[in-house]
Amino acid sequence: MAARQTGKIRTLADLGLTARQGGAASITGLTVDNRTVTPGSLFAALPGTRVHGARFVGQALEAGAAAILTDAEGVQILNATAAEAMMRSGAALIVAEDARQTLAYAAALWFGAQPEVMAAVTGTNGKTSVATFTRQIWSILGHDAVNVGTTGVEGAWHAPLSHTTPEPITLHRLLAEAARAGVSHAAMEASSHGLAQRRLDGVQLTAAAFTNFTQDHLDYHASFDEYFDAKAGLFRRLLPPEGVAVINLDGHRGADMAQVAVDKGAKILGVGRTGRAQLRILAQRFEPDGQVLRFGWDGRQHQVHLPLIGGFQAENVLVAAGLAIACGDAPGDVFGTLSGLETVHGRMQLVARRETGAGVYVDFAHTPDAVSTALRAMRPHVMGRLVVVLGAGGDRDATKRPLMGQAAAEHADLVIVTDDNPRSEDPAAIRQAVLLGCPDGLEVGDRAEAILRGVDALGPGDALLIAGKGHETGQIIGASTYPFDDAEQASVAVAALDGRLA
Ligand SMILES: CC(=O)N[C@H]1[C@@H](OP(=O)(O)OP(=O)(O)OC[C@H]2O[C@@H](n3ccc(=O)[nH]c3=O)[C@H](O)[C@@H]2O)O[C@H](CO)[C@@H](O)[C@@H]1O[C@H](C)C(=O)N[C@@H](C)C(=O)N[C@H](CCC(=O)O)C(=O)O
Ligand SMILES: Nc1ncnc2c1ncn2[C@@H]1O[C@H](COP(=O)(O)OP(=O)(O)OP(=O)(O)O)[C@@H](O)[C@H]1O
Ligand SMILES: N[C@H](CCC[C@H](N)C(=O)O)C(=O)O
Ligand SMILES: [Mg+2]
Repeated sequence: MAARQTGKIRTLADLGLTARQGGAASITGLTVDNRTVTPGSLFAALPGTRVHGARFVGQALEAGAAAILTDAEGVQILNATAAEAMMRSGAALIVAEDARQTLAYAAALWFGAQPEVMAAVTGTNGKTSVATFTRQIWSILGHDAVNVGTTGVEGAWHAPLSHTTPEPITLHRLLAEAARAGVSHAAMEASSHGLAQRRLDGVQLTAAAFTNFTQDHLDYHASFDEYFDAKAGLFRRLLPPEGVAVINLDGHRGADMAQVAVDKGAKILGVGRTGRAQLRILAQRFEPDGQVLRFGWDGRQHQVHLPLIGGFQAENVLVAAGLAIACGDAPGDVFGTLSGLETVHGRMQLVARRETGAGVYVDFAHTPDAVSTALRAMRPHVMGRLVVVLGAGGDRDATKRPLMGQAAAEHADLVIVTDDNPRSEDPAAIRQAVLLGCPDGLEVGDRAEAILRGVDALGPGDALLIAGKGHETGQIIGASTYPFDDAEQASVAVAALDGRLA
């Protein structure tokens, strides 16, 4: 989270900052954590969920901070705890109404480059899918493109990430590195946490997209309205008035989000089944390994085979196509790429097949709506029964647990409840909360065993959906992360049960 580059020095004015005192400071780096302050750093003392960063100004000054950026609450804390140290140090003090946003702008200026064309996507579900499809479309069209989000930076340039939307210092460092490596196009996920915390406010967007809005993260946002408002910030604050808003109009808040973008003066490109959509889904036919999609654009019909499982992926694909069009590619060229799209890592991904032909799929559904959507979306591809293995994460929205169980019971023929990152919580208590929604569910705490039992339950024509972990490669228990990969466990289970293990 610290930004330092040997030899790089900036004035406050270079970073767009005006100081209340000590305005002549030279800055050698940016950081939000006093433990990474080095001589000359600007320490952004930000309001946090656990503590205000201003509590650490004393330590930051001792480590040589040349400037402190904070907000009004931070000034009060600073006056009470480090006023004298501040006077003695001569460090600059920058007070901003919204210190997180000011840091985001300063980080953009510090790193000084981003891919020329950038799009961001928000929504409860589908962000990773849309960002990945957008990057795939761009890549097929010959652009050097990346997607940035839950699965890291993927495409023409790679990097791991610990957040879906990285905090601004990490974000602008990687955008600048990607731009300097020749990346011209980037599609990024805008999580509600990221938007609420202004993590991407320094990014220059050409287009922004909205997928859908259902329950998640009510541990962090005080209400549904606050959660919606956080997402609306993408269109209200970030999208420039000359930008294009690509909106899935089908969901119950799609029209509201379109209105936010209209109020901003942005152009709308609507997607969906509704007659108001410019990119309109007209028909879908489901096959065991994919689907045929017919859609309309500008008075003409197009038909394409998508090697993707799940009707909702067609919505995500068209939102991605909308973004590519909004960012300047010709619609005909964009539509020509769609049959070449590939499954998104860990999203409705076929990972193993039993000898009988029964398929095992891994998906990242970890909200009530996503569990319901994923299972309903599997149905038309499956002849027989549908089995689901799922759990719910610890230290996350607890109210979604029984609702996830209920969604599983409603849409699967057999439910196996297991663990999914219990973190600091009691795994058995989380399972019980999920089972409240699916009392007939089978409880198998160990996830590998749950997968084995799920695979064992498959007859010819059946399918198993392993929900919740998608691309993840670990099981977080307490403070430790143990290696765990649903896809790998599925292959092991199939091999063991079909006698293909050495
Ligand atoms: C709830 C949340 O989002 N917290 C994020 C937030 O932390 P915070 O500001 O609340 O941290 P805090 O501990 O209160 O500290 C306040 C300030 O004091 C500073 N500090 C703190 C201690 C110290 O000794 N010295 C010091 O300087 C901290 O650096 C911080 O700036 O800002 C930090 C730095 O930007 C983030 O790393 C941290 O993400 C935590 C780890 C997290 O788990 N976030 C998840 C929930 C998240 O953001 N998820 C979304 C995806 C969600 C989804 O769509 O599913 C994401 O975009 O990844
Ligand atoms: N358009 C959609 N409508 C409803 N559900 C969807 C849609 N797209 C994806 N999903 C479901 O949500 C899960 C997560 O998809 P994806 O990773 O693309 O979403 P995300 O918004 O990036 O999630 P996160 O907030 O965790 O980053 C998928 O595995 C699928 O079950
Ligand atoms: N970005 C989501 C991912 C949840 C994935 C699921 N496996 C869990 O741990 O709940 C979150 O942090 O809430
Ligand atoms: Mg994501």
